[in-house]
Amino acid sequence: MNELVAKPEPADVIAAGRAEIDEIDKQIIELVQRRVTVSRTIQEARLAAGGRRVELARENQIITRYREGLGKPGTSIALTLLELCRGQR
Ligand SMILES: O=C(O)C(=O)C[C@]1(C(=O)O)C=C[C@@H](O)C=C1
Repeated sequence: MNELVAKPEPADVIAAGRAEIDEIDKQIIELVQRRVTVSRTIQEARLAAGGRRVELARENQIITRYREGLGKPGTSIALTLLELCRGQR
């Protein structure tokens, strides 16, 4: 029975996978842009209230979340996201 089922061509598998990755990357970029906007709103509110732009305890929670979710490279992703959201320390 299985020999009656056509095996997809590798080129088709690659093209379909790449189309899906392109869509995923588009969504990730949109989510990162949304995160930057929300983060800056929080920072501006804190600055306006006399606080500081950076809150290290909160950043550590976020770094831990990414490391637990994605393993060691998650730390780099979290640091890159935080850099995008609040500029370099
Ligand atoms: O959660 C906050 O208080 C924020 O300001 C947001 C955010 C973030 O982008 O996650 C940005 C800067 C702070 O140092 C901590 C976290």
